[in-house]
Amino acid sequence: MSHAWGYGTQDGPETWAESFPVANGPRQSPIDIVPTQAQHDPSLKHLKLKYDPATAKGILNNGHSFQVDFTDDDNSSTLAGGPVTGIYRLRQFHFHWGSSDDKGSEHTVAGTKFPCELHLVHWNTKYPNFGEAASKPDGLAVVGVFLKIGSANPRLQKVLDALDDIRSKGRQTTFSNFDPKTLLPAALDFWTYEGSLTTPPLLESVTWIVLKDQVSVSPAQMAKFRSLLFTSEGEAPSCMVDNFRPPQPLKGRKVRASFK
Ligand SMILES: NS(=O)(=O)c1ccc2oc(=S)[nH]c2c1
Ligand SMILES: [Zn+2]
Repeated sequence: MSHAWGYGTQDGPETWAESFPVANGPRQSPIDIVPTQAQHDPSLKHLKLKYDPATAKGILNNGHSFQVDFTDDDNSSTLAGGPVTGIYRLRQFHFHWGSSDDKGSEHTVAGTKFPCELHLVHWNTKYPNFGEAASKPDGLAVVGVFLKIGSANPRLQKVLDALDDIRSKGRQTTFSNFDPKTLLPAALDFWTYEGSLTTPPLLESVTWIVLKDQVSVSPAQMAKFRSLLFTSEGEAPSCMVDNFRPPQPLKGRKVRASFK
């Protein structure tokens, strides 16, 4: 039976535990990151991100967000170093955003919400594929990047220009020759902790790597995100906004910092 979940009052984060009891588990995401509580870990390595633009495949409105998918049948686009052991392959990236600029991110920083958060999703190549990896405690590594309101970000534009073709749930189109590294800030300082998917099935398989530095997004660019629909063609249209889960209990977890 497909589990219909969403971000509304009837199907939103407060209801997810009914179908996905792990929602109340010990390592749920997102969390509020409190910098003064994070311990600098000098043993953390630099993040090693190697992305081949040729692996970009398509862009899809999945009814919860939109995602850019990558071919992941070899190690052309990978993450290594940082808090992880081994090589993780890039699978997709997607965003979470608000209906207004005062909310939208999933992680928060000392209670501060950002208007948008980018997630780059990678899976551990010690497992045969994404689906297998997603069920293992060390299966996934997601890089989170906060977007803050400022000048228009030219690096976002190719992604935002594609949204006109995927306005409704289920729409997809080709999306090629794109390097997601262009979406990242110059410095790759990060916080890291052990967590979960932030959407159902909420699997506790994610090593989170949340970058300290943000990238800009303009109000007009935010309006493009908000032009998407949660709904399929032919349904009463519902704007795709506020597709974020609020911070979850830390339950004793430690957040480490790669920087002083
Ligand atoms: N929002 S997120 O935690 O990065 C994330 C990443 C990958 C996912 O695959 C499914 S299914 N749900 C997911 C949520
Ligand atoms: Zn996400």
